[in-house]
Amino acid sequence: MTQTTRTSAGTAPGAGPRTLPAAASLAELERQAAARETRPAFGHDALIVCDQVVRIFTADGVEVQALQGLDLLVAEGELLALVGASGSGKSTLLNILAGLDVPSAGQARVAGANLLTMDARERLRYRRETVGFVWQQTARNLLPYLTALQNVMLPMQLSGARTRRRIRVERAEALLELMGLSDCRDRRPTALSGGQQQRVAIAVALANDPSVILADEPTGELDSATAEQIFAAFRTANEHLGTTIVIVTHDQTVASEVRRTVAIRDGRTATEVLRRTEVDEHGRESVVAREYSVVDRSGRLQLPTSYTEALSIRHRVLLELEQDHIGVWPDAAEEPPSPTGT
Ligand SMILES: Nc1ncnc2c1ncn2[C@@H]1O[C@H](COP(=O)(O)OP(=O)(O)OP(=O)(O)O)[C@@H](O)[C@H]1O
Repeated sequence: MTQTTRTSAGTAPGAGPRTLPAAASLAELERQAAARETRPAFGHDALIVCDQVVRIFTADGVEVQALQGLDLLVAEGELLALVGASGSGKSTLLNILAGLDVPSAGQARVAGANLLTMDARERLRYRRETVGFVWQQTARNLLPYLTALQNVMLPMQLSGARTRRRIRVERAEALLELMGLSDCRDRRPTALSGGQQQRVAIAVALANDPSVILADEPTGELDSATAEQIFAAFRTANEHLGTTIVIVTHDQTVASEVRRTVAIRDGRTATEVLRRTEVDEHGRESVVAREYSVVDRSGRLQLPTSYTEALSIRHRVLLELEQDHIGVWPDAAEEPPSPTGT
């Protein structure tokens, strides 16, 4: 028989003062404290860790909470898209991960670098060596008076690693070849199409072999066929070099281009779409996409607006714990709002 416990959201079933068994209490408390101390930190094995990140802006005396306790873990080698409506906080998060901005509270780490406590020198090094960028505006990615090859070599020259010129040329050529642009090596950006310019920009971002590439609307100025080529170029970089890639985009169709798409809503991660290859009983492979709601570390869950609207859920829901799932019901006792507001 199924064990069912009905409770309103936020209230533990049978909540009230709990007493510990007297004899075991001290030993049990010590055991729990020891277990907490040895428990690995949140996201200890992730490459990108955002732990309850808050970013508050103040403009004309008004506070805007652009990020409201955002949690995000990205494993090494992932290719991930961040989507969300305008104003949801995507660019704010990307600027923090890029080392261009600092959170107001929370924790943010990328490849071991603590983004809150880095000093100016560490920040410069982080931006030169740990992360690579691809921006929407091609003019921001490439210097117009340098050829494609020279653009890709520039970050290596600036890194201060004193690599020999021949090695730099070879690496830049290899990256242009990986992007399918060998025949463009001696052309300046004005002699390249928008899509070719963005692929050179990906090669530039890869020049110093960063741990992560951050891309902000990299297909925003391109038509959909060219945008597909750019996503394919990111996939190539991800698969051949193992570089972790985070792409911020408005484009909801990106979900069909990457394995994991994280949606941000009101400054928090809200849902994720995961694409997996599944094999049926006849051995046939198919790619299946499933949407999940994110549960944060405090157990908070954002219900999709379309669901809450469909069931007129406003303030409260009833939760029902079953053996393998939780049921969520609208509170039938909740009065609909009076049209006069009285
Ligand atoms: N420098 C700033 N000063 C004040 N408010 C800011 C600043 N930067 C962002 N905001 C506010 O923070 C919120 C999140 O902005 P953000 O640019 O991160 O959203 P976004 O999801 O990237 O939007 P878009 O897709 O339109 O670029 C918005 O309400 C925005 O107005």
